[in-house]
Amino acid sequence: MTRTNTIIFDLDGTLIHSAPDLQAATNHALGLVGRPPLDLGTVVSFIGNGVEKLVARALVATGSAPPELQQETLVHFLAYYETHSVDLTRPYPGVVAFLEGLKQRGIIMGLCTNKPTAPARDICAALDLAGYFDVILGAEPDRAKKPDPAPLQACCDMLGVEASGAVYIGDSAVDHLTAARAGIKFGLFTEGYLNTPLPVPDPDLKFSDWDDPRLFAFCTQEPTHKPGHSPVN
Ligand SMILES: O=C(O)COP(=O)(O)O
Ligand SMILES: [Mg+2]
Repeated sequence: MTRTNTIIFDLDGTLIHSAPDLQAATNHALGLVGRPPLDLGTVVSFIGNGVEKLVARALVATGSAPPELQQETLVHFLAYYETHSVDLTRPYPGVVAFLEGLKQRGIIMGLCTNKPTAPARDICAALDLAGYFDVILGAEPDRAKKPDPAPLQACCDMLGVEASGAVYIGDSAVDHLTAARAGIKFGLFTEGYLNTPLPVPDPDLKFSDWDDPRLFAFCTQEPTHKPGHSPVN
């Protein structure tokens, strides 16, 4: 069996519940351009394709979204988010222990997110997650975003691994499609921000709990049963 030794993670809605701070930044920016605030569920439904799309969708939901207004609102959003990205944002329960378990097995880990690089790095540092990742790859103006496979491929290149030997863990149809296009196995965290139907075929694994032993087995290629015991089915 080929041993998988590289796991790449999505950030928003996968490792961290970041929507409340994204909502606050969105509503701050909307307020500055004379628009009403949006509730959390609506903002969650706009997450997944990067902050530009989040802002554009927020403007469409509250009126029109001409390009100059999108740019102005994005500037307001990013200025606020720069200093308010971890007011409410926290890792999901079990995430830190899970990352620690993989680290102790010497598994290489990377992060590939559509969030811009600067806040992605700031959040990982503030929440003590940065040390787990050899590469933190965020959105950059000159690089296509997920679901284009380019960022995930770039992450594999930076980690020095073949896509076929890696696993991507994410929360969205965008992530699933990205992994499929990059030829990377995919595990879906079902408690994040899954806003659109999943493409077929199904993810290699779906999980709702970071303590799920199937997830650890999926990432380590270790059996879920204890040595000396037969696995049930
Ligand atoms: O910025 C977004 O829209 C989503 O970010 P993610 O790729 O970490 O889920
Ligand atoms: Mg996500």
